[in-house]
Amino acid sequence: MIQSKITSLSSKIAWEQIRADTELFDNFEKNVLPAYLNSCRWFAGKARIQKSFKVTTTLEIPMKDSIALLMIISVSYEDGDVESYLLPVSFIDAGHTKEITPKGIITLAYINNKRGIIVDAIYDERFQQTIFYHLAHAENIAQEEGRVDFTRGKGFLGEDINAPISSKVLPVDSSNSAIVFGDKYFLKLYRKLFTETNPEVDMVEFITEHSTFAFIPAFAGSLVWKQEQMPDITLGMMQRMVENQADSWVQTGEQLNDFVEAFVAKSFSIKEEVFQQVELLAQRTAEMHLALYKPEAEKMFVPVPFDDAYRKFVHDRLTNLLDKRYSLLIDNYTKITDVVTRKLAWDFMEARELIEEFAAGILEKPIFSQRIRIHGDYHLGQVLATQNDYIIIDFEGEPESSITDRKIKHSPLKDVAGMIRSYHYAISAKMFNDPASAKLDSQRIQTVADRWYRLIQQTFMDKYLETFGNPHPLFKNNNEINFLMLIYLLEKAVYELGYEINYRPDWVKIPLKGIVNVIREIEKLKM
Ligand SMILES: Nc1ncnc2c1ncn2[C@@H]1O[C@H](COP(=O)(O)OP(=O)(O)O)[C@@H](O)[C@H]1O
Ligand SMILES: O=P(O)(O)O[C@H]1O[C@H](CO)[C@@H](O[C@H]2O[C@H](CO)[C@@H](O)[C@H](O)[C@H]2O)[C@H](O)[C@H]1O
Repeated sequence: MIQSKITSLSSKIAWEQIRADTELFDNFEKNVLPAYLNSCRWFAGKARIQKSFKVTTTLEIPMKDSIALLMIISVSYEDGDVESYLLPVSFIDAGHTKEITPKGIITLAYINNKRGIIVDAIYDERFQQTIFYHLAHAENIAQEEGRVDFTRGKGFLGEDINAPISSKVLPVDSSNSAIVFGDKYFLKLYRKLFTETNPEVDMVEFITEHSTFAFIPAFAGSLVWKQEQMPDITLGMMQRMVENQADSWVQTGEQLNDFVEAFVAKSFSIKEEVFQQVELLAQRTAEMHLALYKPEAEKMFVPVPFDDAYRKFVHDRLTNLLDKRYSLLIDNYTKITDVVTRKLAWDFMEARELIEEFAAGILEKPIFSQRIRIHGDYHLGQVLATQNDYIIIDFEGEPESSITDRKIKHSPLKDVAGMIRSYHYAISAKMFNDPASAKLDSQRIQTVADRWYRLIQQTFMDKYLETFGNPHPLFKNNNEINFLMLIYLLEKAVYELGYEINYRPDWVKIPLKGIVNVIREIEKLKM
């Protein structure tokens, strides 16, 4: 890993003209950026061999008495891959550095005889206010190349255009950064950038502007770097801020505490309220898909058939994923000490031929259901639980997929499978990791966990399909529904197996059990 050698920069040039100081930039790239980026939660390249960090673009954002620079940093890796990250920076002179959180400090600096710090500008209140002002006024800022375009969406209230508003960085560490304005607006600044419109903006804008579905935070604006003859680069998106208790993963976990307690006392009890909440989430999920199903929409959103290109895409993805996961599992097999997990791993390995034969079905089976744009990374953690309802967030798509792949249309059953897998995770994590159930017989725990999961799965599926009414062009018949659910459940669980081996080895059993559940279903189909 590249290490920082200095933590201070100096320049004889004023901050407003700092772009002219090539020596300072050189120093910044070599000696400051590597250490700083590696300290950031949102930088995804920490585990890779990094070759170089280059500031490829600096967009100027004038602020009160100063400027901020939106830097686009290109990170090159040993394997030849290159990624781009957004780092907004500003200079704060020594007298005003108190409010900046230590993790926002990039380096000390001595600029044009002024001592101070260069910071991640999201922590600089002047920057926060400037960005809000431009979003509120839907203004553009001309750049040497192109312009930064600020747009305002339906979710922006007219009364806020000139009103003063407080601003702060939301203290959640995730893949992007968020600034909240007056508890009314949530601005996500994307860190990893793509030379294409971020799918989240397409999705949130489409749902807000073309439907009455109210269970996503309404689109309130975006900031985009636009250049002639070049694809747009989305830098950020603003939505309405949602008051919420927790996400649904936390909510489900809390409900499961009661379930585990009852189980320990030798009773099987799921409260009626839990079924009602699962039904409500299923209904909101179906309504989200109905909002995305618009036969009259333009190309980006119009429903399309299961054509050969898509069938091949699904098949290639699944078989590539299987190849990678089988090798990963073999490499890590000896690290699995739990007997039950080992047995599940064996069941998966022995079923390779059966799985591949089943996966090939996607290439030739008659499928008349249609495909649409979907959420793409749907799980309990992507749903905020409000007082009595649910709000769906984070439409960026699956982090492992390319931006082009994230815009591919799928059967909405792929989202349904994501949520069903998530319920399986919730019960498994609770039953197998909870100290209360740890003392009990593991076979019994498995049986009870399976029963909970089947009941919840059935409740979700019934309510989801009922909301569409039968038949619907997205779901032609039960055969197609059952087949596609198995394909998507398999794909998701195989994907998760890699995620858990890499990040949470103690949880490997959960996706393995998910895979084996699908294998058992495939076996039944063959009987
Ligand atoms: N509109 C919103 N209102 C309130 N909180 C939100 C909103 N959108 C996201 N959040 C909070 O921010 C967290 C991160 O949001 P998410 O969209 O998942 O970002 P990331 O792309 O960084 O993963 C969520 O888990 C949630 O707690
Ligand atoms: O960070 P993301 O939300 O984009 O998704 C990644 O991390 C998730 C874990 O936080 C992981 O989700 C898996 O674990 C969840 C419980 O922690 C569970 O609800 C999901 O169903 C399960 O897939 C996700 O796979 C990964 O891409």
